[in-house]
Amino acid sequence: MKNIMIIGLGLIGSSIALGIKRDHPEVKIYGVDQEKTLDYALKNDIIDEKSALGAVNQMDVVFLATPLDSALELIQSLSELVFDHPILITDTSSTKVEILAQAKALLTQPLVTFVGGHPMAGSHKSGVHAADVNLFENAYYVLSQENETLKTLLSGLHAKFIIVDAKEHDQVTAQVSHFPHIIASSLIQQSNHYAKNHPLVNSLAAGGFRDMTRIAETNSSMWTPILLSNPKAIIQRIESFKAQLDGVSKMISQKDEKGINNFFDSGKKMRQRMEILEGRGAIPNFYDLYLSVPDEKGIVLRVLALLQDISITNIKIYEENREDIHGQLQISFKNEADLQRAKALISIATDFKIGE
Ligand SMILES: NC(=O)C1=CN([C@@H]2O[C@H](COP(=O)(O)OP(=O)(O)OC[C@H]3O[C@@H](n4cnc5c(N)ncnc54)[C@H](O)[C@@H]3O)[C@@H](O)[C@H]2O)C=CC1
Ligand SMILES: O=C(O)C(=O)Cc1ccc(O)cc1
Repeated sequence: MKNIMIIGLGLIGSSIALGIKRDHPEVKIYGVDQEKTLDYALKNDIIDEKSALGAVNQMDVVFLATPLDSALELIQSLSELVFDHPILITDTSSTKVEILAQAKALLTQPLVTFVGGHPMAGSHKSGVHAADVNLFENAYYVLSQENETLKTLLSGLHAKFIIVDAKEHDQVTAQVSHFPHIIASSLIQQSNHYAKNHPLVNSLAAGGFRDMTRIAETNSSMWTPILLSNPKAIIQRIESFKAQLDGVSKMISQKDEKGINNFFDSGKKMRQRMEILEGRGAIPNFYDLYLSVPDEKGIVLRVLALLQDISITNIKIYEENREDIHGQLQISFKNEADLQRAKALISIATDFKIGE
């Protein structure tokens, strides 16, 4: 397992590269992407060498970390090469049925093993500049079959490997990943159209709106192939959601106060139950601390100094100071225990209001 090629050094490919290097500095990582991406990756020690598809026969493991449509084409190209030693090929695509079918149909040489992969963490950011060695920490990493070589190679990602059947994977991710991206983009577009006659929309949109629409900032080159690759399951989720919205609409028009109360109470209970689940899956930032801090110089550093012994996974600073936003600082932790320790430290040392 000496030579690893990563094709596609965007958010996922470059974060995987950093994760591999963390535990396996001995392996050599070759990158394939556009020249300027490779320059950046080389300069920032994300890869060890620039490479090209033609060098694939010298590799032990190859990652396809491009958008799904390119990954499908790459499998076609790889199938045309003749391999003279065992090679493991894996991908990171957000759907699994189509790519596994493509690999099964085309990667038929006995020396080639294909294992489907999908790290269930990411962000709306893209590209090599967003590389993050901690991106996959504690997240599930779906594999289509057991493969110790891959798990060992990826140990530095600190992810949790899970074997999932491709069809089941695509149905579940339609619900919790693909469909939410459609909702986020729809919500932004609906509001944008509305703002034409109601310009206040842009000023009054608050924290809830921001939370709901963060993932609308994502990339069409990534999401278009995902939706086209998983049509049945996604359309089913859309239809079921329409029925849910119709139900709410009906309760409102019938002034069904009890029904509306139940609707929100059940949603709240379900969300809270999800938060205490051990595995956090693709839902990031569950262990969040929301802090209202005064608008003073050095305030962020002061908070960070208080939390210096606790591992922080993400920090967001909101500049707006409105009552309906949780607070100006959002700090994310890896687990509930760290979050509670942080809350205790902050309340002892400051009078900053801790949000719910
Ligand atoms: N962004 C996310 O949160 C997650 C994405 N994924 C999946 O991982 C894959 C990669 O996603 P990201 O890293 O976010 O995308 P990205 O847009 O950040 O990076 C994709 C990279 O692939 C390169 N590329 C495209 N076609 C190529 C080709 N034929 N040869 C070489 N390089 C090529 C692009 O230049 C770009 O640098 C996608 O299939 C996506 O569905 C999986 C989990 C999370
Ligand atoms: O930004 C987010 O919260 C995500 O939902 C990240 C994500 C995007 C695509 C995937 O296939 C898996 C995870």
